[in-house]
Amino acid sequence: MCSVIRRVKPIQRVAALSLRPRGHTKESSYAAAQDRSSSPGVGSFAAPLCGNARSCCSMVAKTKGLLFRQMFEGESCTYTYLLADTETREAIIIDPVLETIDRDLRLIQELDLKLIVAVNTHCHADHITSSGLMKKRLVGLKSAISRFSGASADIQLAEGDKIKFGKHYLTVNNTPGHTDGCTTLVFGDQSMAFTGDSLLIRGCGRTDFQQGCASRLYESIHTKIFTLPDECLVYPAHDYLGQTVSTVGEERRFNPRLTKTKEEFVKLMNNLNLPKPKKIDISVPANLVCGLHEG
Ligand SMILES: N[C@@H](CCC(=O)N[C@@H](CSS)C(=O)NCC(=O)O)C(=O)O
Repeated sequence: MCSVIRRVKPIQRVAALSLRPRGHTKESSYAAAQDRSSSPGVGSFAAPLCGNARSCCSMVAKTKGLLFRQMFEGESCTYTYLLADTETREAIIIDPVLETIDRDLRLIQELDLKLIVAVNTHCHADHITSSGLMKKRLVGLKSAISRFSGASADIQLAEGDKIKFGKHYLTVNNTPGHTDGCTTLVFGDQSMAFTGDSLLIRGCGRTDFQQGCASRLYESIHTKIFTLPDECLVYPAHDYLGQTVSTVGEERRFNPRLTKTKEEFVKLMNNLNLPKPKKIDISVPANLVCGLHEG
């Protein structure tokens, strides 16, 4: 079992911050929400996100000694999460996006954090990760991804591994189905789960490319996520409707896809007929090398 051992005060310097955060654009979020609300099995009652995503957050983690931030990238509708120990200042980042690297590094610098791990929940198809570029800018930073993802990274994660930062940690749960290398990262006390694209709010990751398998995804969610406590907060990698957080109990009761039988779920997922993510042909090869594809 691998574990990310606490390192002694790594010296980090944020290099060349150009401070040009990309905003959440009305056009991109609306188009994405349109994609999503036209998907069978996904509730279409919620209004698409057209304003400030930060104003929508109604539930947040409140663990003592934990700094927690949910950040949004508007073009791919991706959530990036920053977690840190408020005493040691050790931090990890989950699913960082290339377009928002300057925003993220600026925050890390302003909050005086020592970023020790950049972890991707899987090899994303819709955007390029910033984990490789972050490693070039931050001394001591390590990248991490599931060993089943086929992607290169400093830390090849396996089931049960613990990613430690100060006195906190995330446990790696393999939740394949959207891709082979999908993981759900569960905070130590099971108060939060970062579900990547496995479980979305009232939805789930598609299963029509990158080793996708609907029956595997159904099993993963039911055995690895729906077995967590009802109150466990669910933080997904994407949302196309402005939703920011859910709970395991809520998803178990109200998720329109996962409340179906396995047979119904498989049929539904195999007939979604969604358009391919616009950036899939550049994102997948780039993310197999931590986002540093030169081609
Ligand atoms: N419009 C987006 C892609 C939207 C999409 O396919 N999202 C994925 C997760 S990113 S690979 C997904 O699994 N969606 C599930 C669903 O039911 O919509 C783009 O072009 O990038």
